Amino acid sequence: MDNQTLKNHALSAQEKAYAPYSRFKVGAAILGNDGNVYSGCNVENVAYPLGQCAEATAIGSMVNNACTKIDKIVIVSPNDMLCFPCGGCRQKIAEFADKNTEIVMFSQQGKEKSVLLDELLPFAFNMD
Ligand SMILES: O=c1ccn([C@H]2C[C@H](O)[C@@H](CO)O2)c(=O)[nH]1
Ligand SMILES: [Zn+2]
Repeated sequence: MDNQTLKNHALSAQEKAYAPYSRFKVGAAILGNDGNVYSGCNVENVAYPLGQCAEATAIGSMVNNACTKIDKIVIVSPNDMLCFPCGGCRQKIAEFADKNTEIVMFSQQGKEKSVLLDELLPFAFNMD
């Protein structure tokens, strides 16, 4: 599946973002290894640390549909900057991906950058 198609799924999710505190709406879309797309938005909370990133929402949707492998993940920012996954999300992505899994960021103005998980999270923690 091409990046543009995944971006469109991420944009649809972004519209649903619940971000009244930061006003920073993010959308994510995962291509699962079952061929399906799982999207998610950030979900904030008045108790700020309880907010959930868009990537985490998309991962939850994927796992809730019995898919546990990310083939690719796309993240759309709300502005002209690329939105790189936070540290916690890098570890959450690593749980369901491998070193060569592609992570693609888009800005609203169409800026695009693709990196590998190993570039975002080298020396990732794991127990094997
Ligand atoms: O990759 C990211 C970075 C930030 N956020 C959210 C968390 C918070 O709701 C808002 C501002 O940090 O953006 C995401 O969803 N994904
Ligand atoms: Zn995050």
